Amino acid sequence: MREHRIRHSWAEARQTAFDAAEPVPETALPLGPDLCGRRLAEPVVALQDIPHFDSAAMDGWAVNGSAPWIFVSPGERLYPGQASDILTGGLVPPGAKAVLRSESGRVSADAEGLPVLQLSSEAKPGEPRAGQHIRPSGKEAVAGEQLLAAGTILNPVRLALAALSGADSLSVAGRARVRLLFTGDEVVDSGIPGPGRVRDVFAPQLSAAVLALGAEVVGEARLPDRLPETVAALSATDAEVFISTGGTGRSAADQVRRAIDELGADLMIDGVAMRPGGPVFLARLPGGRFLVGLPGNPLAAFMALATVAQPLLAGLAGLPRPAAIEVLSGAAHEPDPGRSRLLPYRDFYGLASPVAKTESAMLHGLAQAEGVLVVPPHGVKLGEAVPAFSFPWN
Ligand SMILES: Nc1nc2c(c(=O)[nH]1)N[C@H]1C(S)=C(S)[C@@H](COP(=O)(O)OP(=O)(O)OC[C@H]3O[C@@H](n4cnc5c(N)ncnc54)[C@H](O)[C@@H]3O)O[C@H]1N2
Ligand code: MOO
Repeated sequence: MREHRIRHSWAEARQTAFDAAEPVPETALPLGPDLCGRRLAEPVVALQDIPHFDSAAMDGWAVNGSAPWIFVSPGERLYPGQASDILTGGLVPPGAKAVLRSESGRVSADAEGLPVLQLSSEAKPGEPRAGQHIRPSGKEAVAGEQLLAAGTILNPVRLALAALSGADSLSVAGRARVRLLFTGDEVVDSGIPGPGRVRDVFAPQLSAAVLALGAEVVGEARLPDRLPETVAALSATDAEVFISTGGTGRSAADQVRRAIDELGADLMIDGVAMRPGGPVFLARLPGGRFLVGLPGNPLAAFMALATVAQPLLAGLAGLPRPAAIEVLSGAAHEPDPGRSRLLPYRDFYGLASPVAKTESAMLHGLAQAEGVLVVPPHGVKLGEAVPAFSFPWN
């Protein structure tokens, strides 16, 4: 392993992680609910007129001319004085001038006992008007017309429209495939842990967080604190990114850094000058795959996720670099030379006020927060503008 040991600043780390990523190529996927949230790489156009045939908007009769009408078989050409049965959505036969809805007509028998259609007492004056209750073909779109532009984020309505277009698959922007690796022999995944054990806070949510950050999880595994298993897990080739939790330190139990050495990976970010989350790293593994090492402390892990994983995943998805916002500080913060402090805050009357319970191993504060202040090493005065970020779920 090359020993860079350059601790990036918070802003440099975000830029470095973003710049490291080449967008994953676009891909054509079958039309289905899995595409919800994906970004169109190519426009969706109508493959034929929508609707593609003249259809009835009401149950009743297709008619030509004015009452009374005699009946012909459904689908046959209609001449003046003729009608045929039709249902909502049904194909309007040639020669039909209007659809008379069932409430406006009444079928009786003529002198020879043959059925004849008359206007009922419910018919409005002038009914049926020419074209009434006929949905003409091409009314919504003509063949070749763009229905959804490239770049549109797919949602249930847009997926429905894509189906209406006649498409069976859609071309969507690529996104990173991610494997999650959870370390820590002390971690239990259910129930109330005993002393020395901790309840896992990552497996219940990290794949949802990754999805919200524009990537998809293709596998997750719990790793024992042992080198061979860690190296083997990092050898999978079906993901662009691994995200590990815990084991970023250099203790005897921490195997992730040793695995990076063993695999000959390039450590691109080896710690960030921030607290919490400082031990986060970004490595490039052989074959161009990435490993983001999140610290095991829960709040530290979320801060590391926002600082390194979010820009990396955005870059791989071809999205812009996640923007930092500016908020006005609701408190003064003393200098802390050499590192930024990431402080979860809530807005109180236009001022960003740090919340309580935001130590590295805590989560309560972050769960109440609207965003996170990035207090620079030289500190902040009350009311001063300060960079901040929020998560997509805030
Ligand atoms: N001698 C030093 N010790 C530590 C340093 C240091 O610089 N020198 N840095 C501290 C900082 S800062 C952080 S952050 C943590 C980073 O720890 P690791 O990434 O090595 O993670 P672990 O040691 O495995 O665990 C730390 C902590 O997190 C808990 N944890 C781990 N996984 C989970 C999980 N899935 N769910 C809930 N909690 C988890 C674990 O039990 C530990 O309590 O290191 C400091 N130490
Ligand atoms: O990054 Mo550590 O978060 O300070 O405990």
